[in-house]
Amino acid sequence: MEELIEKAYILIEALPYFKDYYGKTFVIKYGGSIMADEKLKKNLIEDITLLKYVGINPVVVHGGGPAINKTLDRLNIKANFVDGLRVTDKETMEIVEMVLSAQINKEIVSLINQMQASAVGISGKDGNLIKAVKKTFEAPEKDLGFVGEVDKINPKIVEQLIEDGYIPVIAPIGVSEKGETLNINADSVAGELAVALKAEKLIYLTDVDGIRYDPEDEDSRVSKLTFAEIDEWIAKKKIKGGMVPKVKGCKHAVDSGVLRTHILNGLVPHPLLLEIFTDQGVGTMIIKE
Ligand SMILES: Nc1ncnc2c1ncn2[C@@H]1O[C@H](COP(=O)(O)OP(=O)(O)O)[C@@H](O)[C@H]1O
Ligand SMILES: CC(=O)N[C@@H](CCC(=O)OP(=O)(O)O)C(=O)O
Repeated sequence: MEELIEKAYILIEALPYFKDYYGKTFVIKYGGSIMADEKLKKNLIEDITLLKYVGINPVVVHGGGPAINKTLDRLNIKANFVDGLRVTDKETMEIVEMVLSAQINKEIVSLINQMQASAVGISGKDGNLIKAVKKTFEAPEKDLGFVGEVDKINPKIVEQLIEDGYIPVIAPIGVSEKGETLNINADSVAGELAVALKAEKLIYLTDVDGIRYDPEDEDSRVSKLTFAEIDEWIAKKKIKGGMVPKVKGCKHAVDSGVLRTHILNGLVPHPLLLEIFTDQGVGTMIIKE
């Protein structure tokens, strides 16, 4: 009996959060680095479905860098990166789009649908969701090809899906003015989308427990980080690689009215529930000051 009552207390602890977040939009970036483990994937899909059933509107933006690398490798095409962004020639772009839009996106959609929620998978091409511009570089050797950055988000399609009760699942692909398909870093898309949707929260799920003072030291996670600290840590290379677009996405979102932004470990079970519905919170929260 005691154990049962304990369960009731756990639910009651979550009550203020259920109330505060009812009807609010949360943008969740699902990183490619945490997609390998099937059990964790299932846990995460359960979390997202639970959010929907308690009245929150989750919007999923997914990555898939490792899966793209795997397919390129199978085709004997070398993956190249400059400053963490994939050099994307025409052939690579076709593979990126295939893996992100056809493979990963639809897998997430079908897992959510198996949980008796309804997900719809789209890319930035659908409903003109992501207008992008080709990234330009000062030096020709840094030309990344079909890599884009978000120029404008037209969130109508996503808002409509939310209104109709669906969980939107978004692949980070945009279209240029000229109609070119562009490969965009998924972290940047998540940040821009959170702003455009006026989301309550932006959450990055990745393969570390949050931001660390020393990326190699597991015990150096900080629970909060300010804008000034972010700038300093990037300059000193304490924040580097794939973490840079995440903290930049958080900064941009907070600056534009998103109330809370978090970086969480997607390699532990149920990180979303722990962060959203418990008093302790996990990971790192980005705050202005
Ligand atoms: N200060 C830092 N704290 C934690 N991780 C960091 C830091 N700086 C860089 N990183 C790196 O960022 C990685 C997460 O980014 P990334 O590999 O792009 O993952 P994802 O596929 O989830 O977007 C971590 O595995 C870690 O190696
Ligand atoms: C331009 C660029 O680098 N795009 C990324 C898009 C996928 C992504 O961002 O995936 P993760 O979140 O798993 O890293 C790529 O091609 O890998």
